[in-house]
Amino acid sequence: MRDGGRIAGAIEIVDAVLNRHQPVKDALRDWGKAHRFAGSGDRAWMSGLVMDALRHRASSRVQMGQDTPRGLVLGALHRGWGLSAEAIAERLADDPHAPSALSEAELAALDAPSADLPLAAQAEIPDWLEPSFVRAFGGDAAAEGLAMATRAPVDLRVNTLKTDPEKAQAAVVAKLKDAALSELVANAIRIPGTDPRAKAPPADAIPAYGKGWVEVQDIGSQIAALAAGMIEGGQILDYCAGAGGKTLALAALSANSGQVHAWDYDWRRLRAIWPRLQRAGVRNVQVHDGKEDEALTALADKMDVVFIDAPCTGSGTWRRRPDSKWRLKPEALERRIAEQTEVLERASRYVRPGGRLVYVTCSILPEENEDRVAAFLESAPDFRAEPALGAMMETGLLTGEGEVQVGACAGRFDALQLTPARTGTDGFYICVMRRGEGG
Ligand SMILES: C[S@@+](CC[C@H](N)C(=O)[O-])C[C@H]1O[C@@H](n2cnc3c(N)ncnc32)[C@H](O)[C@@H]1O
Repeated sequence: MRDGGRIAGAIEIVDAVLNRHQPVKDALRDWGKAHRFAGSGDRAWMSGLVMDALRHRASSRVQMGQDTPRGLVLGALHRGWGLSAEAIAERLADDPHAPSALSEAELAALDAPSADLPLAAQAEIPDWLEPSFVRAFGGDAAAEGLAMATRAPVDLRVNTLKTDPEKAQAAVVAKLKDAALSELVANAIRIPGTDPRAKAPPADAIPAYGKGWVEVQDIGSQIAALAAGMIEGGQILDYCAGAGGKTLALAALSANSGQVHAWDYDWRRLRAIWPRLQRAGVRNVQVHDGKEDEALTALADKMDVVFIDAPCTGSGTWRRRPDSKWRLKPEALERRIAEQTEVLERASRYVRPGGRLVYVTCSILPEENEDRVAAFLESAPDFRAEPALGAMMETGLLTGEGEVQVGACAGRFDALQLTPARTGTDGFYICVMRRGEGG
């Protein structure tokens, strides 16, 4: 395919996402099925363009003066991929499968000097979230939002139950040559974000993945798991275990000793956990897939650490799922807040006196983070916040640079707010609380 036809395809896919509310993955797959002549290189190119059109929607609609799939794709080619109006016009003229030629108005919009954008457009976020962003980041709101509109790298966690970082890195590099050990965490590997036009590195297809030496996990998520602290031999409850990403990291942290209890209120979400536990060689996880009262009663007041990977808006993962940025509505945020309030209250019952409660979201919105912690601490006077960085340092897995960068993310309650701009990771909020000995 030539670029004109690919641009036409990208416009159709953005239309399916925004106007027919299809998830990006499904829209890309359906388009591929209906256009079998498109090769994998074509599909990767279009996928990159679709994702960038969604990432840069807010600024493109100001620049292009339209919020149409066509306007967003043209905006992404210009603002994201650096093509001039002439270069875009050439690609459209060059291919009978291309969309119609640029209109006078589009040419003028593309040629206009970069508009003086309102803050929400500079930050590439929906208007209604601007106050939350300003609350979270003050004068850095635009830069933080913009960093969330970039392409994310692929990160791997070395599974120390099966191998060590050097051996794993050598095995990964043999297949993915750019892979390098993380500067922040001792057992993390990063495969840098590649050209948006290229295919994402197939990390889950390499032999090291098949052997359970590595897991695909954002480094922010890996850092969040470290907040459980030194847990070897301990009793841990992963209260929102879902597909088990954190469970696996906690099992590795505990070196297969003690016990990690994995539970999720929606047992269907635990489906993926079984093969993952097996592949990773985990032996100390007990999955509880019953109703809470039946499954967890015996654990009340007994856990050394209760880990809450709370249901949230996922605003910290917009680099990977830019469509969710536009699907998020105030009502959904309200629902997540209600769930978070409930989860904190319920999960805290399992912490033993003197034990730890770790509250994590993959969100950057203060409403889901420090506001929830503030409300919880007010309702539960036997808990107090303690520095999340301190708990992480117990594991010995943060590097010197990791300690500096992660430590710089500390805020109210000594909790940490990681972001793409600050730590080059997804956005994660991590708060550690301790239950009083007499509590
Ligand atoms: C962020 S996901 C967990 C991801 C998982 N820990 C991982 O690393 O793969 C949040 C989970 O919380 C669960 N959840 C939502 N509301 C809940 C509630 N009221 N009580 C317990 N779990 C809940 C959801 O089913 C979902 O699996």
